[in-house]
Amino acid sequence: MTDSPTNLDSLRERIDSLDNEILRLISARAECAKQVAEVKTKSDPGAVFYRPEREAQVLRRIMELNPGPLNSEEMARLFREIMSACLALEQPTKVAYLGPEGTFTQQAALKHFGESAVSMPMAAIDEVFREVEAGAVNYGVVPVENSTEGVVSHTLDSFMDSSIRICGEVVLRIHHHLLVADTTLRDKVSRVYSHPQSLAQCRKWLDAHYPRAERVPVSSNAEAARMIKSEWHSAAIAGDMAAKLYGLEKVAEKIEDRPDNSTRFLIIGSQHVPMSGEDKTSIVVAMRNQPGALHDLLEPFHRHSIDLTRLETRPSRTGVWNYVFFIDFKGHVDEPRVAAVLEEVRLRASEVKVLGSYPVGVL
Ligand SMILES: C=C(O[C@@H]1C=C(C(=O)O)C=C[C@H]1O)C(=O)O
Repeated sequence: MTDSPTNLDSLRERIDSLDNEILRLISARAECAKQVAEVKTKSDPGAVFYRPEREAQVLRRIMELNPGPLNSEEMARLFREIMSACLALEQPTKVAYLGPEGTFTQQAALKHFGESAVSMPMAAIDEVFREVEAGAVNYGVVPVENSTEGVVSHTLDSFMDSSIRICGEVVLRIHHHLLVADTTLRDKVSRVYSHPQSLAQCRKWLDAHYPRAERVPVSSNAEAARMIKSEWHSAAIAGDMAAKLYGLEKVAEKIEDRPDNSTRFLIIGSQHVPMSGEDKTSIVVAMRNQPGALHDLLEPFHRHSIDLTRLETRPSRTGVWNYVFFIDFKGHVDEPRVAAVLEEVRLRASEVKVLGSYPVGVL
């Protein structure tokens, strides 16, 4: 094929007519979503419009059917935005996240709910929990574990005294950059600001490139990015969103010590999410302080061939709960084999709380 003007013209004509078709189809889809809203409201005036299990199924189906040349993740991202816009027609979704603006948690919220959701930054993890509990927002997004640094204990602790449920998860690849402002004297950097987890995730890189710079932990990467605007000798470690938000320049890109560095975030809300076909369940279990307690707890999972994906121990904050275990496993509470395991665990534990069953993160 040559790049002759006629050829280009006819290709553009074809693109125009395909766009007409896409436009017609997206509009027809949006009409359907509006009708879904009517059906939902008719059968239940307090209906929940956002259906995580249905959205996961839509995305998985698109990825499976995708013929290329776009890769499946790219295609799913496009459909993510179409669904987000359709859902906003039914009801705008309000989402609180651990702020400030420009954090990875905001990026995770957008990745999960799409750009049509209304996202609101909160100053602390427990504030996100409180907003959801009070019904001021529909959902919350909080970080829960990082592949390099481990668990975000504050999030786990917040579940202990809350009735909030987990409605979903989203995993984000975390890329850190060393950022400076246009006023920064780059060869005089004596201080590097970032969130403690980010400083830890870039420890080796900092040792090699800025061994003498003081590492200053602050409340978030976005806060670090904001602070260096007024300090000529300071740099920040943060991600793309913060760099863009504060107009900073990247001195070095992707400086995280591990290339597979990723963070898992939880979507919290108050609804029970039905099965999507590929689900996870999170529970918190209190055991009496006696020998073999952990073995007793895990044995039923092994016997029923249920895959544990995470096990976390937290010190109990009340005298009654000696050991508290956070357990994630594959499966949904509405599956009989999961119900059977939970029944057995209840007999062995002093307290069991199901935090929720939810679709395994798609994107
Ligand atoms: C249309 C629906 O409502 C919402 C929008 C969806 C969509 O656009 O595909 C999917 C699930 C819901 O979050 C539905 O429940 O089917």
